[in-house]
Amino acid sequence: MSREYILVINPGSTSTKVAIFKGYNNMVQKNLNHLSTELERFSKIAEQFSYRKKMILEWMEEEGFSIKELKAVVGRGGLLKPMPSGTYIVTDPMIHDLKIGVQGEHASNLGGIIAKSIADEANVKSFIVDPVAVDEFHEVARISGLPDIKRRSLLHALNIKAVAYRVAKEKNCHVNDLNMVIAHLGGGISIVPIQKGKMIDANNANEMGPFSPERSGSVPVGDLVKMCFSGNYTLGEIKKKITGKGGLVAYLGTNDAREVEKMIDDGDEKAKLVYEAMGYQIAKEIGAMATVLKGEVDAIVLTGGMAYSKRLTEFIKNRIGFIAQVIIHPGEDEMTALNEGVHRVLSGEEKVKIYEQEVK
Ligand SMILES: Nc1ncnc2c1ncn2[C@@H]1O[C@H](COP(=O)(O)OP(=O)(O)OP(=O)(O)O)[C@@H](O)[C@H]1O
Ligand SMILES: CCCC(=O)O
Repeated sequence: MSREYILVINPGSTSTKVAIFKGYNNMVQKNLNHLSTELERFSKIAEQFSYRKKMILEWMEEEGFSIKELKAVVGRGGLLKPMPSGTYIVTDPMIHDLKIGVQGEHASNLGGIIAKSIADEANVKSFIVDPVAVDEFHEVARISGLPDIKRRSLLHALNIKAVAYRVAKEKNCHVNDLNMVIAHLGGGISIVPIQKGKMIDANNANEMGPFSPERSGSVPVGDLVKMCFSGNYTLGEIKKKITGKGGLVAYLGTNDAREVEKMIDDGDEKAKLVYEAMGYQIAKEIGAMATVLKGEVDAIVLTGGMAYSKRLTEFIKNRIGFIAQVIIHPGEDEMTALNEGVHRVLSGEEKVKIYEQEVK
């Protein structure tokens, strides 16, 4: 049996996306959905390992693929220690940090754990590519204003890096030859200045920057502190207000930008104001990140699900078009990005990284 397939595993909070690639061709892909009642049984993300792995193996069998045909397995990497961008081979120290959630709990922590387990059975290598913990910050970007609180690099690194590579290809140059601001406009929003291939700052989609479909972004800090000490909320409830139930959800009761646009079309003035406020905050953050690059910006790229919206992208373009060319790369294709990351190291285009050698 020849080994020609790459299994790609991308665990999210409510589903595990799986795909099998042959070369650059996506042969088959599926969202394995997890009912909240199923996931409630587990108190920690790492405990979902056997449950999700079993579903993946059953799916492979249904699709007629054997693990003996795998050439490699790649998973989305999680909240590891701050690390340089790249494709990493999954090692035991990495598995340890994914299991304990060294920077926190995130469904993507399971990506490397499941990838290694299946790869070990198949006797092949496993990888992760550009996890959310990729950290290429300039030192100056780490300073927050309070010595005991650091600005941290947590961002949609996988899609942003993949888009940066694609734009460079389209422009017929190397990613290291370009300065860009890339705005990932998804359920969360990451706005990132890229200087010669490095993501040197970011808003941290969970804590700062523009509000998004379901996250609050930066809010007036004094009022937030008062809310925390009001006695009306638990820590969990406050966290949920910031990520999950903030942004469009808090104002309009939906995290679906398409629904909001429908509300606007039906004449809802509040929906219009809130949606424009989101566009306004996105544009303002892009402007701020352009200053990080001292205005030397070759392109501004809008990506993620909301980049499909002509209304939103036009609104943003009107405010930032004076800075640089605006390119739209709607949606995200993390499965392709994971597969491409493996190909870059298998072909020798890029050197594979080893986690324990790269992190402090
Ligand atoms: N055609 C469209 N027009 C407007 N908004 C859209 C369109 N398609 C998707 N969206 C919006 O994009 C958002 C989701 O984006 P995306 O799928 O990139 O997010 P996600 O993968 O759930 O989260 P994240 O990007 O934070 O990982 C939703 O608000 C969705 O309504
Ligand atoms: C922390 C940003 C990445 C994500 O929301 O998945």
